[in-house]
Amino acid sequence: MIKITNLYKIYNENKQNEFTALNNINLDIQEAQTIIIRGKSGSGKSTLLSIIAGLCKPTSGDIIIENENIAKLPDINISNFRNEKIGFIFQSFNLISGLNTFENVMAPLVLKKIDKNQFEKQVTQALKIANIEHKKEQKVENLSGGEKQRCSIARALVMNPSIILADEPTANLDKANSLIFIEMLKKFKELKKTVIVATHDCLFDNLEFVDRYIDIKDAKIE
Ligand SMILES: Nc1ncnc2c1ncn2[C@@H]1O[C@H](COP(=O)(O)OP(=O)(O)OP(=O)(O)O)[C@@H](O)[C@H]1O
Repeated sequence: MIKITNLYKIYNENKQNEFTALNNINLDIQEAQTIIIRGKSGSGKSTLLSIIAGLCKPTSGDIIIENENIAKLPDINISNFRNEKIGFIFQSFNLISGLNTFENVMAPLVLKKIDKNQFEKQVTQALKIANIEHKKEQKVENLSGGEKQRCSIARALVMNPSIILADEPTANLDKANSLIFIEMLKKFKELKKTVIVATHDCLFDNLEFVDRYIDIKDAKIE
C-alpha cells in the first residue's frame, strides 16, 4: 500500500553543508498496519514522514502510495492527494488561534463542495472519534495540551483519510495524555487506518497491537 524504494534525501546538495538525511530507504507498509518509526533526534524520522506526506520532495527514489508515485507528482496534485488520503498529526498541533475547535476541525473541508449537513456530520464524527466534541465551541488557545492534540487528531480524521501520520505526537504531552494517545492508536487500527508514528518516546515500546517497529540510525533503517 505504501512502497518506498531507494529513497534518498540530501539537504543542500553539492554545497559545503551537504547533509544526507535519508540514505537508501526501502520500506513496504501494508494497509491497516500500525508502524512505529524510532530513532534518536536527527536520525531522519521527521524527514521520512514529511516525504511520505508529500510535504517535502525526496532527492531521489520512489514513494508509491495507493498506486500513485508521489515523488513524481506535480505540487498541485500532491496537495489534493494529501488532503484526501493523509491525516497528519503535528508535534506542535498547528491549530489556528482565534478559531474554536469545531472551526479548526472543519478547515480541511472548507474548499470541498459538500452540503452543510454532510459537512457537519463529518466534523461531528471526527470530534467524537477524537473525544473532543464537548469542547467544540471553545477557542483552541484555551484548550489544554491534551485537548489541543485531540483537536488536531479530529482535524486529521475529518477527510476520512486511509493513512494517518504522527510526528513525535507525545513530545508536548504529559504521561497521562501520552497514554490516551496510545489508546487512540488502537481506535485507528479498529478503523483500519494505516498508521505511521515517528517517536523517540519509550512509552511506544513493546505495544502488542503494533505491527512493526522500524529503527532509523544515521539516515538508514537498521
Ligand atoms: N531543511 C534542512 N536543511 C538542512 N538540514 C536539515 C533540514 N531539515 C532537516 N535537516 C537535518 O536532517 C537531519 C534529520 O532531521 P529530522 O528532522 O528528519 O530528524 P528527526 O529524527 O525527526 O529528529 P527529531 O527527533 O529531533 O525531530 C538532522 O540532522 C537535521 O539537522
